[in-house]
Amino acid sequence: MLGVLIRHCCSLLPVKQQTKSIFDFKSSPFDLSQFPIRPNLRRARFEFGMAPKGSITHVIFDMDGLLLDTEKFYTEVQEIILARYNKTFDWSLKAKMMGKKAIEAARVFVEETGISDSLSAEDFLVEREEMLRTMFPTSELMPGASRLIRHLHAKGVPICLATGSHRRHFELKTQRHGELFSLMHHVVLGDDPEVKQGKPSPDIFLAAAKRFEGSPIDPRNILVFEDAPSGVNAAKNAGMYVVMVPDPRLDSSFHETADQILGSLLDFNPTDWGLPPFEDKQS
Ligand SMILES: O=P(O)(O)OC[C@@H](O)CO
Ligand SMILES: [Mg+2]
Repeated sequence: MLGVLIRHCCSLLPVKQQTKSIFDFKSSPFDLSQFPIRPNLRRARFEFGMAPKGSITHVIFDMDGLLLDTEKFYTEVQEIILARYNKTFDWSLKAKMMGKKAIEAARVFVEETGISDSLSAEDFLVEREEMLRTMFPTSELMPGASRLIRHLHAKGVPICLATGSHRRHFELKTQRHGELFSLMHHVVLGDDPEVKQGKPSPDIFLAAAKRFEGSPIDPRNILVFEDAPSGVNAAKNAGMYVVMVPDPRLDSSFHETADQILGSLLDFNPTDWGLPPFEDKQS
C-alpha cells in the first residue's frame, strides 16, 4: 500500500524531481524494481541533460549473457530436463531465472514448471551440473566484449566484474579468456560472503563498488552493463546507471527499467556517458 502511495506521489512530481526522488530512494528499503522508470522519464534524463555526461568514472560488467555467450547452455540443459516431464522451457521463465544465484534460479525453475514434487531445486542443480561442466569450457565472448574491456582498461577507467556465477563455474567459463578477465580490477562472484542475496538485490553491485580504489564511489558515477532483468533491477536498486544488452528473444517489456538499451556491445558509444571515445572506427 505504501509503495502504491509513494508511486502515486511520484507521479505528481515534475519530471526533474521524479528522477531525483527515484535516486533518493536508492538507500530506501524499497525494492526499486517496483518503480519502473517510465520511458518519458528515462528520455527526460537524456533530453534535459540529466544523462551522466562526464559523470561516469567506474564500470561494472555482468558476465553471463553480457560478456560470455553462456545463457544458451543454461537454456539447453533446462530444456533437456523439462522434456523428461513433457514440459517446454520458454523465455518468460528464462526471464525470471537469468542473472539470479543458482539456488534462487533453481527454485523458480522447479516451482514455475510445477515439477517441484518430483525434482527439488537442489536435485535440479546436481542434475544440470554434469551437463554444464562439459559446456562451460567452450564459452565464447559476446560481440564487442573484448573491444570494450580492452578500451576502458587502456584508458585507465576502473572496471570490474559482478556475476551471479559461483567460483567453480566462473573458472570453467573463463578458462579460455583468462588474459582478458585479468584486466578487471576485481571480480565479485555469486558465492562471495558479502553477497547475501542474488540479483535483483543490489548486494553484488554494492560489494563490487566498495572494492574499487578510492571507495566509496557515488553510485551515480558507476555504469553497469547487464543482459538480465534481475541484473538491471539490481543496478537500479544500487542507485547506479545501467546499459542493458538484452537477448532479442526477451520480451521488450523488460527493457523499461534500463537507462539505455543496446542490441550489442558493439553499439556502445562511450561518449554517450562521458567516457573516452574508441579510437578504431568499428563498422
Ligand atoms: O550474473 P550473471 O553473470 O548474468 O550470471 C548469472 C548466472 O547465474 C546465469 O544466469
Ligand atoms: Mg547476465
